[in-house]
Amino acid sequence: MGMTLLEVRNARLYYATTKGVVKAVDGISFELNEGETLAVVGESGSGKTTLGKLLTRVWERNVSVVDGEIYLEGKEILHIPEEEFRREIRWRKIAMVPQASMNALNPVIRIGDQMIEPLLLQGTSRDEALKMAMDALESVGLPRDLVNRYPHQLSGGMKQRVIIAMSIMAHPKVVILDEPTSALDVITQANIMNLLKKLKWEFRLSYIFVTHDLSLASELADSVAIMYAGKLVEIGGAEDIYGNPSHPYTQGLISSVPTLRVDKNLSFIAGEVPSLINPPAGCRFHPRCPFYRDRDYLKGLCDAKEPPMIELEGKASRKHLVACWLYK
Ligand SMILES: Nc1ncnc2c1ncn2[C@@H]1O[C@H](COP(=O)(O)OP(=O)(O)OP(=O)(O)O)[C@@H](O)[C@H]1O
Repeated sequence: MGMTLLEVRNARLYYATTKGVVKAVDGISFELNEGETLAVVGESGSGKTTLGKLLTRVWERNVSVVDGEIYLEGKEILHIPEEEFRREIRWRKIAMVPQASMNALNPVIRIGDQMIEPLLLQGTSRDEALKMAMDALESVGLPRDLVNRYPHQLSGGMKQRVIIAMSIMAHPKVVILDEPTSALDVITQANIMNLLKKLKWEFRLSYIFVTHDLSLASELADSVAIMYAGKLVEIGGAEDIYGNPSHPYTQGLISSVPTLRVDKNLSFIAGEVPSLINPPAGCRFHPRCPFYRDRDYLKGLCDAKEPPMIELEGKASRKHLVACWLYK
């Protein structure tokens, strides 16, 4: 695996709401290596999309706290001026396929015009930008003259290819894919996954693949990061996370994955993701944790002190880290 491309240190993003401050990403650290696909997995509301927003610096007006450091090839990019980020980083180094973005294409504006807009904003000429758009369409298996068509003429799968083409057209290093196949039928979903694999090799991309679906993640991921209630609870090489899931939340997620081959009862994790306005003290998962419930020595610990990241022995080249008092 390649060198460290992206390093996220203690990143936070909070939203101000009338009910209080939502700590959607609350002190997350991880690294992404060159050529790696890191899947970020968690239930709805765990902060996965917010993490993508932090990395691309695209966020709503009600964001109240942005903190931590993000290094891209050794250069800090979370705190550089917006103008510099727009000119040099967004699309050119880090691009994103936002959740449900294919539905955000304007049906009455030509595909080409929508694709080139971010490039024009960065100062690329119209001719150059159109060429980049057509090259990208070709790379995702669409005809070059699609630039002249309108989104309402395309199927869902084709629209998603257009969005993916947009993300790679300026040859970024990192692409953040937020649920890139949700809302597509299973066949189209499989085609898109194959396309993502092909593009990864062709353009030597690194992916951050955001999904709630552990089995989908397994198709693409070299490494997996598990998010729970704004925190990272476990991260490691895919073989360690799937072969030796260590955080009780990860274990619950894995045993909730339905399988066609084994006839077993689905084991669900009781309860739901807590409010991120007043999250539980200590480990945020403790109110749902079967070990906390059953083992007396964990009382007064998991509900009081935040667990540190503990390194486990793993098989993969990436460190296997878990934030859980069971391992201390
Ligand atoms: N602009 C906003 N203002 C206030 N709260 C927000 C805002 N955007 C997201 N949130 C809240 O932040 C938390 C994390 O949301 P986020 O969308 O990052 O989670 P997620 O894991 O991506 O979930 P999903 O898979 O449903 O998109 C949720 O509680 C959500 O309601």
